[in-house]
Amino acid sequence: MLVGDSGVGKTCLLVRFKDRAFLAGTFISTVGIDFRNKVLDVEGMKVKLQIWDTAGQERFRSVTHAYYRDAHALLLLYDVTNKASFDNIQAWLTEIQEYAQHDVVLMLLGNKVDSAQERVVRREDGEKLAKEYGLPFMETSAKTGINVDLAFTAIAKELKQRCTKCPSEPCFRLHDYVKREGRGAACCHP
Ligand SMILES: Nc1nc2c(ncn2[C@@H]2O[C@H](COP(=O)(O)OP(=O)(O)OP(=O)(O)O)[C@@H](O)[C@H]2O)c(=O)[nH]1
Repeated sequence: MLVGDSGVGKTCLLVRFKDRAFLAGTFISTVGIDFRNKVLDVEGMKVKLQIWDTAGQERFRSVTHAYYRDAHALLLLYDVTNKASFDNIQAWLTEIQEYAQHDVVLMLLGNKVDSAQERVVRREDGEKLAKEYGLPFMETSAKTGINVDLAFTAIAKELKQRCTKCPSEPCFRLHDYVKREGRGAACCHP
């Protein structure tokens, strides 16, 4: 699940990863929540990521809260050209602590590094914050694609690793889901 302030580039990051394209120009804010699937080959295993793109706007917060609980991983974004989006990371972490699973895979991303002239958040500041909270950290650009595949692949690898330790989380949660929903979802462990 992609979270962070409105305008940090969550949708663009997902579009870059999924379609290798960049949505330049007009900014169309996400309404509520949306998702896209992408299958990755991780160390010989196919990992299907269902990636949820959330609206950063405050008025949709109650909608997105409902989705945290079932998220296996969260990519928390700020915009390196927007100091407020960086300052709000702490508030996002509080929200994550309140609504997400305690062991959710979490990564901090500073997006829009292509905009060097407009940068107001230094790389070191991002690194320091990530270190403070024990989070992996990367700087990305949905515009150029830098580190985008790397970030999603790192998440997929971590999820795969957890999964192969079945019946630990998140497979365990998947079993719960199958039980609850009665659908044809299967544990990824053979
Ligand atoms: N230069 C630059 N612009 C970007 C980048 N990523 C996104 N943008 C621009 O930032 C604006 C917002 O991008 P979105 O992806 O729609 O932002 P969002 O976080 O999904 O916003 P909400 O849906 O409101 O939560 C758009 O005008 C994008 O073109 C990037 O890596 N570099």
